[in-house]
Amino acid sequence: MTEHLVDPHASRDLKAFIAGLPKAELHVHHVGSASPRIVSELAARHPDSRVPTDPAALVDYFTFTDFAHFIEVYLSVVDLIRTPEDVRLLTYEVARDLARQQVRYAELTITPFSSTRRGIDERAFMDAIEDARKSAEAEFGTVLRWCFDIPGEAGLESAEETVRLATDDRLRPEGLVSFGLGGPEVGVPRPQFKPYFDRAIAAGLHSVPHAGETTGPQTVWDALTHLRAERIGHGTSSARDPKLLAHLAEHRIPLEVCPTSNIATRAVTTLDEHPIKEFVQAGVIVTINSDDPPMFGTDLDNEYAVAARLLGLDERGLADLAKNAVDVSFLDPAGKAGIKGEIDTYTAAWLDR
Ligand SMILES: Nc1ncnc2c1ncn2[C@@H]1O[C@H](CCC(=O)c2cccc(C(=O)O)c2)[C@@H](O)[C@H]1O
Ligand SMILES: [Zn+2]
Repeated sequence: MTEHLVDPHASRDLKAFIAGLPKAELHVHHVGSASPRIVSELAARHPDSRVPTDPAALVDYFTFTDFAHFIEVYLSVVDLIRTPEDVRLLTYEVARDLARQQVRYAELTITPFSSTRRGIDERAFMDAIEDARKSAEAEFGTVLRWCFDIPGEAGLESAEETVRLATDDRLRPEGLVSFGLGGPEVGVPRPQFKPYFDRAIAAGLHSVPHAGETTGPQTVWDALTHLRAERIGHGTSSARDPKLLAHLAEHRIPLEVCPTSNIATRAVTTLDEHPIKEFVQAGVIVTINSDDPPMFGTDLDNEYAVAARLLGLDERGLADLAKNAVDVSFLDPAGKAGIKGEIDTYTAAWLDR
């Protein structure tokens, strides 16, 4: 793993606290969460792939020069997912990794277009992710829900396919709760996707597009006004527009912050320059997420350690961050109350020890 994984500034105790803290993760990608072991196993199955089969060589392979390079590497991993069994295995193993970090609930972003266009049967794809979701809940106790996202650079054809898969009652998976928009933002204006988000929202899905990751505040405004975003993926450039920060705070629209991702994709230069502190000072709700953890040499626990350092948090502050994510998730109220109760019980016991 790379230098990102261990945050040298986090005290040993806080890291121990984080490791046991029940968490929810709202911004984490399906393929992007494939562990080095899974990726190398799949690469070995497909010798034609340029993805290294050696986990150690993957570390260099997962070092990106810019966002476009990240997308290029990301798609080479997408190419490894070729059968419904690959999909099931990947999903189940991602759930195992989440459970290891005490993640009780996760909204996993899946890009079905990228798999169906590569020949995976759509019905078999849905069955594979649902099978893994039910197994993970039964065996790990981790509740998974799905966000289907449009790979924006693939254009309106991918938007049409994604919203069809998300709203056709014969295909739509039981675990689907939200609808997103990912991929490069440069040259991919958000307003064109309004008709597709309107259809997804009309079908009862929540809107959670990426915006402001590699482009300016206007992309976040567009996601809010045209796509009716309930949460914003990253929203990093919002810090450049005080009116936008005030709007996000006033209307309680959370930012799904992924600190190390922003460094690894060069969206932000250094962690110390990350705008998360400005978000909190402006009263914006922030949640902490890992985005594509193995590709960014991190995991959710490390992202909480990074947040503790950047925001100067103690155990209670970290527990509040974890409860933020539960509060703004799309889990049912009883499920939310259960996880928040676990967080409070754990934190109280930790502080009384
Ligand atoms: N930090 C991130 N920021 C943004 N997105 C992120 C991030 N992490 C992961 N993703 C995922 O990357 C994919 C990108 C896929 C893509 O761009 C593309 C372009 C052209 C064709 C095709 C295809 O499949 O034919 C796909 C998205 O689906 C998204 O879910
Ligand atoms: Zn993302």
